[in-house]
Formats: sequence, structure tokens, C-alpha cells
Amino acid sequence: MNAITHLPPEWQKWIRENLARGCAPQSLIDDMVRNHFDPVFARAAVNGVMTDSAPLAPAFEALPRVAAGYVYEKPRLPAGNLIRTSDRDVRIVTRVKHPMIAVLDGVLSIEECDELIRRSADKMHRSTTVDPISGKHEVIADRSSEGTFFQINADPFIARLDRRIAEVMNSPVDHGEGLQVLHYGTGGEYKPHFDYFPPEEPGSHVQMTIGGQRVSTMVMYLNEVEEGGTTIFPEIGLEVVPKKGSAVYFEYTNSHNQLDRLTLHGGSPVTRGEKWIVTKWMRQRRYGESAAG
Ligand SMILES: O=C(O)CCC(=O)C(=O)O
Ligand SMILES: [Fe+2]
Repeated sequence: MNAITHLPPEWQKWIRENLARGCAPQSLIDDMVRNHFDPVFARAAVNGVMTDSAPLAPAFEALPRVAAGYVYEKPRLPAGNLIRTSDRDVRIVTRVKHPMIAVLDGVLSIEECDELIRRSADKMHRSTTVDPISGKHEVIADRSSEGTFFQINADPFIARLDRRIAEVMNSPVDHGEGLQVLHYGTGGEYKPHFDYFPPEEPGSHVQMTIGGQRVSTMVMYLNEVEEGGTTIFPEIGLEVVPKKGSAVYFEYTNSHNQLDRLTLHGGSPVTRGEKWIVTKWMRQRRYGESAAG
């Protein structure tokens, strides 16, 4: 008999009720495994329900500030104060261990930021997000921004950025999704979310058929935001202020396919001015086609 890798509604209710009664998350995972659930899936399902129902679960409050069961491995991000890429030195300003987050300076030059904005401005359309049920890209209300994609290695300018970014993220270029530029006007925000595909959502499986799970993200800031528009990590109370050419990097999938829910993050409302970012998501394996590299 194959291990169960979907979450029937009655099990979802069972997890929620037992968390609310104060049961230890690990005991629920153990019970699920005894009932033929896949162990990695069971952990992700319990984590997922905990995240959804944070206010009602005393067990959640009692958890240590390290994600339940998530094993932190050696970061993919290179060690040291400086990352020397093939064409630029990138400086590490701040590191957080749990979850693994880093703030990086000088990932892009001022000219590259301006060029990305210039190229994006004319091909903007309303941002889409992966619908949890269908796995399709849909326009959703949680994200009041506009965006556009650049295929991997689309041209020499983009290829140069893809290569440098892959070196910083210490992943092969072809594990990356195409760069996504986002523009937020005044009032624009991106509500807290996970960049990984939650395994308990059916649409995630569609997303993961090519390239597998996302493992890491780098959000690069293309302009100075007058007020607001910070990248927030509500689980740990961290707020990163946009600075032109700098970036926030974070990792959330380990070699056991565990997902770090402490990487919950969002873009706080832009209260004055506008905000431009470009985001790179890395997958576990090769993602789609790559013209070079
Ligand atoms: O706007 C931000 O600071 C966050 C963007 C983000 O979460 C993403 O692009 O996945
Ligand atoms: Fe995100």
C-alpha cells in the first residue's frame, strides 16, 4: 500500500481540533504515520494547519521559535562577508539563522535597476498568483501590484543577471524561474504568504511537476521607497527596508523536503511613493528550458 499524500477534510479537522486541545504537533505526525500517511507529508500537513489556525492553537504558542521539526542544514548561501560572483562583489549586511535569511548589498548596480524598470514599464500587466485549488495563475486580491516576467537568459542583459543571481543563491541557473519584476503603487502591498507550494494544497502538485519545490527566494529592490513597502517576516518580527540594488534572500526547503514556515513574509503597504522589485525563485531541479548557461 502506498503512503497517503493527500489530506482528507476529516483529517484536517482532526489536526485542527487536536492542536486546539494542546496536543504536541509531533504526536499528531506520529499518529498520522501510524495511519499510513507519508512522514514528510504528515509533517507538512500539520505545519500547514498550524499556520492557518495560529490564533486557536495553544500548542502553536508553546512551540519553540524554531519551526516544528524543520531541520536547518548548511545554508546554500555562501559563507563569509563578501560573495565574489563572476562580475560583481556582493556584500552580506545581515544574516538570520532560523529561518535562514540574509540581507545583501550591491546585488544589482544602479544602472541595472533603472534598466529593469525601463524594460518592464511597457509590458506590465496585473500580477497573478498560483491558485491553491487549480494550480493555475490567477489575478488575486491579496497582491495589489503589477508584474512581468523575463525568460531565463532571454537576452545578454538578462542572462548576465541570471548568472550572477544564481551564483549568489548558489544554485544552477536552470533551477531558477524567470526573473519577475513587480511594481507597487502607493497603497500597494503583498499580504504575508509562503513562496513554497504548500503540499496540502492540490494546486501545488501541478506547480511542482516541473522543477519540484521552490527552495529559496531573492527579492531585489530596484528603487528607494519613500515610505512603507518593507519586506516583512511576521513570525520573527523582521522588517527589511528597500534600498536600490540591495536584496533580501531566504531559504525554506531542506534536503528532506521539509518546509520552513518561519519564512512567512510579505510586502507591507507602500504609504508614500512607489516600489519596484525583481524576484528570483529557485527550484529543487531544472525548471523549464534554458537557452544558454
Ligand atoms: O514585495 C516584497 O517585499 C515581497 C515580495 C515577495 O514576497 C515575492 O516576490 O515573493
Ligand atoms: Fe514572496
